Amino acid sequence: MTNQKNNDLLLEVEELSVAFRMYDAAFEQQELQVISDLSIQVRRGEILAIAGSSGSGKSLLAHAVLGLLPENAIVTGRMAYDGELLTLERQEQLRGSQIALVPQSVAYLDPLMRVGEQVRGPHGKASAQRAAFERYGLGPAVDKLYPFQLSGGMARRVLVSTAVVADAQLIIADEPTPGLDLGIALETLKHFREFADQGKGVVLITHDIDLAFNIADRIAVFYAGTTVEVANASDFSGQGEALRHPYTKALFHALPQNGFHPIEGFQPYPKNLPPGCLFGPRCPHKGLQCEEKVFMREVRGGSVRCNRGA
Ligand SMILES: Nc1ncnc2c1ncn2[C@@H]1O[C@H](COP(=O)(O)OP(=O)(O)OP(=O)(O)O)[C@@H](O)[C@H]1O
Ligand code: NI
Repeated sequence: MTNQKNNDLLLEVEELSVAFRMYDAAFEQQELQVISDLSIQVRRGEILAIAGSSGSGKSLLAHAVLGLLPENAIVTGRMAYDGELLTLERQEQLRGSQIALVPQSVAYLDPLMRVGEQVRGPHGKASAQRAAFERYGLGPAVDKLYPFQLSGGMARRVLVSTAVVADAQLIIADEPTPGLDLGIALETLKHFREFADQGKGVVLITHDIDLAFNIADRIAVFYAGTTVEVANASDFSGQGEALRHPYTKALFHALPQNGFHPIEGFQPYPKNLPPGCLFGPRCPHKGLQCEEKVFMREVRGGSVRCNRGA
């Protein structure tokens, strides 16, 4: 991270690690490493997708940026928003105004507040709220409902509206489309695209790599709590020859349109991380040097955490 303000960069996350302080059955304190040396950047005007399987740390990254991690989290590394260090105090100021979260779970809505009021926010943006609800097919009657009265798809549309109404510079959308019908899902993604085209930033978290490379500008691929590759969306084409990491290539080849070749093995659990390369145990190219820590490096306009020539 430089001291000079780079106006293009909206969000910088550098070498972020997160561990949870836990107690095991014998009341021994343990540290569970859930994010390791993770770095991403979000530029103005782009959608950065974060793709990775369940448990790869996608939601935790969102919560870390917003300062929403639980008390037992030990966080190291650096994060900056618009060139300024993200301290807890700064996160509190930015949350819901400059940075908006579309949470993965509806549990983030206040159960005791009518949804119209919640989406209007503390500054009572009534016309913006109505416009957003209309855009997402939520009639006027929805304003007066409580969260428990919403169906899954409606609740998700309410969550997306919250981020839109906040008029934030950065939207972090955590799996915003599951449960939406196709029309509304496409409308939501179109809205994110417009948002980015206005010079704002969007982080689109998804386990769906197909969705990621169809809508985003760049894709950060997460594995076991870290980035293994940051690629341009256009790298996901042909036989995947432009991709840099064996895991990203494997994800690409596992898509139905690319032959449905499955990946052998499992992502390691935070309790049982292998030394060195976290993908090592599943990697067909694993060598001795992969037992040591592997750093991200720049390769052909993207970056990769792999020792091979890539
Ligand atoms: N409060 C917590 N205490 C302990 N472990 C946690 C906690 N929250 C998350 N984890 C663990 O951290 C890892 C990453 O979780 P995270 O929710 O970020 O995954 P994700 O990539 O968002 O997955 P999904 O696609 O299922 O939403 C998982 O192994 C999860 O079990
Ligand atoms: Ni998640």
